Formats: sequence, structure tokens, C-alpha cells
Amino acid sequence: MVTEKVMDLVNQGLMLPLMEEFYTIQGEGYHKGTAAYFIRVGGCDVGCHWCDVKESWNAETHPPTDIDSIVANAAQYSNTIVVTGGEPLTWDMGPLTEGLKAKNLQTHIETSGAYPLTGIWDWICLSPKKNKLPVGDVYDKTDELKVIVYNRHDFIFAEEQAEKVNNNCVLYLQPEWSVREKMIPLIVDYVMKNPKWKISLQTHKYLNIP
Ligand SMILES: C[S@@+](CC[C@H](N)C(=O)[O-])C[C@H]1O[C@@H](n2cnc3c(N)ncnc32)[C@H](O)[C@@H]1O
Ligand SMILES: Nc1nc2[nH]cc(C(=O)O)c2c(=O)[nH]1
Ligand code: SF4
Ligand SMILES: [Mg+2]
Repeated sequence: MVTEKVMDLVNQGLMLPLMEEFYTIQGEGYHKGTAAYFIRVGGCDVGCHWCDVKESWNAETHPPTDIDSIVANAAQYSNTIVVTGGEPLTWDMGPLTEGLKAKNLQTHIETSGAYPLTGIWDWICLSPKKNKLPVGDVYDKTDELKVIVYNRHDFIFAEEQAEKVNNNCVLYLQPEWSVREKMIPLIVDYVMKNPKWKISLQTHKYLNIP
């Protein structure tokens, strides 16, 4: 059972429900191909029906873990740390990212932006979701917009979201994994006609790595 004291530490971002941490290759987006240490934080109520990590959703199934031990582990593996989930912005990312920056590590986040941006980030990948749109000023700070394409309407959604990001933001369309064979030809065609977009694939799934 989680005590009130632990809940308090989680609410302050001093402990986080940790689902898993692993050293791998960033498979997606701008930094694909780069070795990175992933910290997967539990908890998400966005509810994407095609989410490839639904086991992350219920924070109560992931043990509250001291951020100092998460940071110490991460520092042993890589200079590049990707914080993902779940939805990491469910929690206050301030203390974790301060700890990572104190060790001179590069902090990257994968987020839907559904909750206010907290933390100190060297790279923000925003993957907005229709059912719980990004809030606050995350569009101004986003380095990479990564829209998941599950159906044709997602091209319209992608353009709406691209209107909101800053001018330096790199734009990606990523096929939803289960419909990739159907959507990849449409994305290829779309990017050739609209070359401000680039394709992102989940290359780690082709490489059979985490
Ligand atoms: C599991 S999410 C966790 C971070 C955050 N909740 C988010 O959605 O950005 C990590 C990335 O995987 C993407 N993703 C999740 N399920 C996917 C799927 N079935 N096919 C393609 N991309 C997927 C998300 O859009 C996001 O960019
Ligand atoms: N290799 C690898 N790259 C990734 N890029 C984003 C991921 C995520 O789940 O956030 C992910 C992941 O789960 N594995
Ligand atoms: S926001 Fe991210 S973690 Fe949450 S359901 Fe959607 S893809 Fe999964
Ligand atoms: Mg993943």
C-alpha cells in the first residue's frame, strides 16, 4: 500500500511511478538512431485506442521510485535520457530533470502535452492527441511535432497542429503501427506533395529492440 507520505512525494515529483527503464536506440523522430536511456513513467488518462503501451496507464501498478535512484541509474548508461510514459507530464518533471541536468545529461521528453509543461528539457517531442489536446505554451517550446497517422483525417489534424508550433519545429508524420501497411503509402504521397513534413517510423520495432 502506498502511504500518504509517499503520495505526497509523488505529488511533488520527488518520487515517480516507474514502469521501466532501459538503454536502447531512440527509434523515432529527429534523434532516431541515437543511443539513449529511456525512463518510462506510469500514468496516462489520454486513452489513445491504439496506444502501444497500455500497461503504463494505471500509475498504481508502477512502484513509486525515488528520483535520485532513477538519475543515478540513468547516468551510468548514457548522456541522452528520454523521459516517456505513460504521460510524463501527469507528474511534476521539475525535480527529475534538475537531477539529470545536475549530471550534465541531455534531457528529452516524449509527450502528448495534455498537461502543463514542467521540467528542464533539451528536446521536446510533442505528439498531440485529438481526445486530449495539448495545453499551455508547449507549442512554443516544442522542437519536434510527431503526429500519428491512423486514418486520413489525421492529415487534417496534423496541419491544424502544425499551425500552432513555432517556426523552428521539425514536423513528422508517423504511421500508427497496426495500420502501417495501409498508411505508409498515403504518408509517402503526402510528404512528397507537402515537403515541410518528414516521415518518422518506429524503427526500434523493425530492429526488434525495446
Ligand atoms: C507511448 S507514447 C508515451 C509518451 C506520451 N504519452 C505521448 O503520447 O507522446 C510515445 C510515443 O509513441 C507514440 N505511439 C504510441 N502508440 C503508437 C502506435 N501504436 N503507433 C505509432 N506510434 C505510437 C506516441 O504518439 C508517442 O509519440
Ligand atoms: N527504441 C524506442 N524508441 C522510442 N521512441 C519513443 C518511444 C516511446 O515509447 O516513447 C520509444 C520506445 O519505446 N523505444
Ligand atoms: S497519450 Fe501516449 S501513453 Fe497515453 S494513451 Fe496516448 S500514446 Fe499512450
Ligand atoms: Mg514506444
